[in-house]
Amino acid sequence: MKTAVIGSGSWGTALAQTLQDNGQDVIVYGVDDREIRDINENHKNSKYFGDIQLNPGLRATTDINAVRDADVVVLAVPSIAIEPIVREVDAILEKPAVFVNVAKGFHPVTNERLSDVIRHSVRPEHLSSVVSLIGPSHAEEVVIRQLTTIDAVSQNEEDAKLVQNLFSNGYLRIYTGTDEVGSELGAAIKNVMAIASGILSGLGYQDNTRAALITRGLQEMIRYGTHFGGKEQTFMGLTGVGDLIVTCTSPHSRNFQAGYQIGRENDVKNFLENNTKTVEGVRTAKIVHRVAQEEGIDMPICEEIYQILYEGKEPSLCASDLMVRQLKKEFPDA
Ligand SMILES: NC(=O)C1=CN([C@@H]2O[C@H](COP(=O)(O)OP(=O)(O)OC[C@H]3O[C@@H](n4cnc5c(N)ncnc54)[C@H](OP(=O)(O)O)[C@@H]3O)[C@@H](O)[C@H]2O)C=CC1
Ligand SMILES: O=C(CO)COP(=O)(O)O
Repeated sequence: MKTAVIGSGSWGTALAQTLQDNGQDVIVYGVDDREIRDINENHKNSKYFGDIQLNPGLRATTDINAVRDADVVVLAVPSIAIEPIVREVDAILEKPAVFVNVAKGFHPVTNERLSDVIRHSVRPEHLSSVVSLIGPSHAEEVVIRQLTTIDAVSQNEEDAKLVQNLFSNGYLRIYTGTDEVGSELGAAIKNVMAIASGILSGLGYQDNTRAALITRGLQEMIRYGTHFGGKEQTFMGLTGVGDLIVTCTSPHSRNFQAGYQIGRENDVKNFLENNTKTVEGVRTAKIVHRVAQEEGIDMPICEEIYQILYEGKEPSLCASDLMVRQLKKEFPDA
């Protein structure tokens, strides 16, 4: 069984190394020649992981034709690139493949969940099924083989198990699930909460505030996810509260880092003008804002993050406005 990992960034590299560790036939496809040579010649991906040595057997290429005969295609590119890369892969595939999505976000124009994007972009004769492999997992820790648990979620239970078997080992434990809606919505919206958590830290707020954010943020994720048919129980698992905790509390999280900078500077301008990293929560905040308004879903934290990112609202004002808002809601006469 051959697996092609599309994307030689941090998560693609860490997941491909896991497959290599497992003795699987795996190739990484990437667009950055320096990254590819670094993996093949130095057994490193210095841009993301500094001096960390990768499994020396891991191979990478800039030739998309390497994907032609893959049985499993892992999509490890930002959500904005999912549709174009899936169409490129579809054009050259020789047989049906299991598409594994690991990105956390939505289609930038249609707002679709990424499993739907894949289903709508691959011709039926090239698509066995779609599996989302998501959960609390910073690439920086998986690449050094820290103990990690994530979910393989699919409408096709058999292929979720196939992905579970491919990736599972002594440091990566994979659970399977079928609630695609709840899992993907949780994993996407937690990025907005991680930006919020970073902002609060940057503003100087500490543990009490972060606990409040995580708890109330989870409620928003549940409200949004169940509105679209996700199961409440899913949000108590790895793709919900698990992923929310890891990104809201970890300095590895680029969403948290983005928020931290915005909070420290009490302004968003500098971040928006200079950021070059993958910060999925920025676009997700805009999509959640629009959809929540259309559908009448109460998302106060997401709304304040939208106001900061897109309407120039001062971050410190958002934090205090949220507190007053909650008081008014709980005690209307106060
Ligand atoms: N990093 C992590 O710990 C985790 C990330 N994720 C999710 O995985 C997704 C990918 O993130 P991550 O790996 O961190 O991002 P990175 O920014 O680390 O890497 C993204 C990679 O995708 C490449 N890329 C972009 N567009 C294309 C394209 N059209 N074809 C091929 N390659 C492309 C980039 O190349 P270039 O730099 O040349 O543009 C880069 O190598 C995100 O949705 C993220 O939320 C999920 C769990 C953990
Ligand atoms: O999703 C992640 C960990 O589960 C990675 O988070 P960041 O994209 O914020 O780095």
